[in-house]
This record gives sequence, C-alpha cells and structure tokens, in this order.
Amino acid sequence: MLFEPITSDAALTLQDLTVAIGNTPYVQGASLTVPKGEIHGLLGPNGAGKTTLLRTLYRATTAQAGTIHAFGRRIEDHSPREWATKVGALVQSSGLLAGLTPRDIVEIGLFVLQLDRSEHTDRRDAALALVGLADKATQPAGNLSGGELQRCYFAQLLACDPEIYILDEPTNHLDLHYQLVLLDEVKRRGRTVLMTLHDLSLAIRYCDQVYLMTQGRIVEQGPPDQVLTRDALRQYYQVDGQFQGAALSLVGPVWSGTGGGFSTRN
Ligand SMILES: Nc1ncnc2c1ncn2[C@@H]1O[C@H](COP(=O)(O)OP(=O)(O)OP(=O)(O)O)[C@@H](O)[C@H]1O
Repeated sequence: MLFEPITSDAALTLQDLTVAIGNTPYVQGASLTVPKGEIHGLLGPNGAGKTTLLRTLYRATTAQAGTIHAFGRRIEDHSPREWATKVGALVQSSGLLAGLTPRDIVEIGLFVLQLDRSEHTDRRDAALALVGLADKATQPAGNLSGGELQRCYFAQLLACDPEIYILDEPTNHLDLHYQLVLLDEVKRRGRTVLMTLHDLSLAIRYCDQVYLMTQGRIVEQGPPDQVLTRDALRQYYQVDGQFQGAALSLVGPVWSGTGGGFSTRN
C-alpha cells in the first residue's frame, strides 16, 4: 500500500493500523492524517471500532500492526511523559472519584506538566471557571451530575491544553449550551483534534474532515457534508434521513440488513 509521506505539518498520522483484542481485530488497516490545527471526526455506528482506535493514541492499547506518528515522530520514540504532554485525551470513563474534588481532578492532569505554582493555579482555576464549575471546585466529585462530571474532565484537558486533543464522545451528558461552549473553545484554541461523535450535526458544524468507520474499517472520508449523504446514513447508520445544511431531517430507522458495527440489529 502506498502512503502519503509523513511530514511534520501532519500533526497526527496513522498508517495501516490494526488493533486486536484477543485474536479478533476490531480495527483493521486504518490510515488517516490530521494536519496541524484541523478538527477531524471519527464517525460510525456502535461497535465500529472508533474507541478502540482512539485508545491506541492515548496508549491504553497497543496496535498489532501499523504506525502512529505525531509531528513526524513515532509514538514509540516518545517517553510516556513526553507523549502525555503532547497528546491529551477526554475518554468515556466513570473513573474512581472517591475523595476527589473537581480541583483535584484538574490538578492530577496538570501534574505531568510540572508547571510553576502560579501557572498551575491559574490554569486550574481558569479551566474550572470555563466549564462552569468554579463554585463546585472543592465539593466531592462523586456528587456531580453526569454532565458536570464530563465538564470536570473537560476542564482537566483544557487546563493541560495539549497540542493534540483526542476526544471520545466529548458531548456525552452535556446540555446544548455546554456542547457548543466547549467545542467552540476547543476550536478557538486551534489545536489538532481527532474526536468520535454520534451527533452528526456537531460533526458538520465542527469537523474539517470526517472518517466513517464500520466493522473496524474506515470506509469513507472527506468533508462532512460530502460523506454524510442520504445513502451513507442509510447504509452505515440504518436510518432514512438527510442533512439540510447542519440540520438533520430524520424520517426513521431502516430495518433491512445488519448493523454496521459488530453486532446485528435484526
Ligand atoms: N476489552 C474488550 N474485549 C472484547 N471486546 C471488546 C473489548 N473492547 C472492545 N471490544 C469490542 O470491540 C468492538 C469495537 O468497540 P469500540 O468501543 O471500539 O466501538 P465504538 O465504535 O467506539 O462503539 P460506540 O459507538 O458504541 O462507542 C465492539 O464490538 C466491542 O464489543
């Protein structure tokens, strides 16, 4: 297979990545390039392999084949600390919150950067204010609502402000206001982003490019309005609907065939 050359303009490059759990490959031959400062979306039905792919980027999983480069350097050539300062992730996780406050959670993220005390405090407080948690900063995180907790993890990432943001369903639990506030903030910062999204209207609104994944493979890629056609929605998401601008007009589910993920819907 011929690949595009890896340049340092490409913030993130995955080439022919295969990730297996046990003997089953859940990501197969995935290649993508995110240029510096662009926002790319990884889309597709449940079980398509999106999270499994992202997990290799924050080093929770190791790929069996293929390569990952950030700014032209292989992932293996970075120390875990170096990678953690370059690549930050917002993941789908309940976490262990016993005894922690939102302030602690943000500080745990900042620890790896080893900032001087005043910058550490400034970044922590600014991030908690940005996500609207300044008044709950010292309360038990275990008492936060689902959306507040997601905002808390967002604050951790925004405080660290890595060069590359890996976001797994970043709008999970967020109300409409915070969906827009936080994704606007990510876009405003001009960082490089690879994120999974089930909300396709948000993909149209924020993504420069999207990849449609199904059964572990990237099957379509391009600007979101060109990828998310009526045919693609029917084939990969099993819905009848179409976009008018960023608005999705849905008719209903389509029941024929199997799901695009690893489980069937019949
Ligand atoms: N630890 C594991 N053991 C066994 N199978 C797993 C494991 N982790 C993931 N899988 C399987 O890998 C497949 C891909 O899962 P993944 O979480 O990557 O999908 P996804 O595209 O992110 O889905 P969703 O949109 O539902 O979040 C699924 O079929 C899932 O059951």
